[in-house]
Amino acid sequence: MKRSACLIFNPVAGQGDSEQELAQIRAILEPEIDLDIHFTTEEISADQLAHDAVQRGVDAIIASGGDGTLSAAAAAVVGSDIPFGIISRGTANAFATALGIPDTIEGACKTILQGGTRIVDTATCNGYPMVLLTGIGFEAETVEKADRESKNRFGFLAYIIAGFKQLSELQSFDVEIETEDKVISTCAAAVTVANAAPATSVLAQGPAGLIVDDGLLDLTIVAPANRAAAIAATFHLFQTASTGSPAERNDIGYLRAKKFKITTEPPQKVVVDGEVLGKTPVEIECIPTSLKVFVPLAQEELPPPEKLEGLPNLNIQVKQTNESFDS
Ligand SMILES: Nc1ncnc2c1ncn2[C@@H]1O[C@H](COP(=O)(O)OP(=O)(O)OP(=O)(O)O)[C@@H](O)[C@H]1O
Repeated sequence: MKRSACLIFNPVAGQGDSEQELAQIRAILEPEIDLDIHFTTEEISADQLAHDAVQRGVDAIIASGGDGTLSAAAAAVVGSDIPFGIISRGTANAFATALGIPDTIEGACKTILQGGTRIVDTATCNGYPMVLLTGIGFEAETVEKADRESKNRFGFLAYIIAGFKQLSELQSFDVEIETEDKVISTCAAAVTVANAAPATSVLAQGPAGLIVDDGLLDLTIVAPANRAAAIAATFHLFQTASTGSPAERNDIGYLRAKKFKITTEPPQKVVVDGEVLGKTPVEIECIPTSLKVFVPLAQEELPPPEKLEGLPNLNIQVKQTNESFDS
């Protein structure tokens, strides 16, 4: 029997010809899958369409658009056991890259046709769904600076240009990070908590090679003393991300936990999966094995390491084993 799926399609995502892109998707998928196609509009979000599809109990949900569309649809599918397919047509395509899914239409459609799935972790940040990462400080400012006009003109480069603009206004802040077993205080220019992150999300790359189904979140602290150190640290993270080896600078630290409580002084902007979502404090919690995604068949991964030594004004208090998280 032919498979069926709900396809949620953002007709204005990316810089391509969306009619042609939809025709290509249909040409590849429809011989094997009956597609029930729903378009997002300014009023009807991917989140709402995905939520309705979950309610109808469809066999599979496929989302096609930029990271905004994919994250919103994924958030509605979390916890449902309905397999989720990703066809990226955006600027950065962080979502697909982070999950190891091809970011071409052809590659993404073939991944869905193959039918291989993986159940990955997701998370919540202050109760809001998070599939990829939460950025505090530097990243939040960068996302705000990479506006629509700049993305249309420069594509992914818009984020890099915004990053350099932001570097010139580098501001450090005091941060306290509480996990199940530690309270860490230091100062930082950026704190990033990632469930999954593409190599291009450099500020999440302290440990490099994040694992999306280990039940844990990876936090990276970047604490450069000045602008030159910020550039060197960013470059180092670019390199470590691309080689998959952990960062080795005193101004970069990283650790893993199921749950983080993060407070900053002064309060910092927070970006969850690319959307600016208020300010610190935040509580971020992993929801293990909560999203079933179509992926190419996975390779075995080793757990990423932890490192905090060398961070400025570092203080680590080890909690009693029976001390509760909230006490
Ligand atoms: N039919 C539509 N007309 C106008 N805007 C739409 C429509 N459908 C969705 N949107 C808007 O598109 C935005 C999401 O865009 P999305 O992230 O998918 O693409 P993008 O911005 O091109 O990608 P990227 O984030 O990679 O740059 C949402 O703000 C949503 O409101």
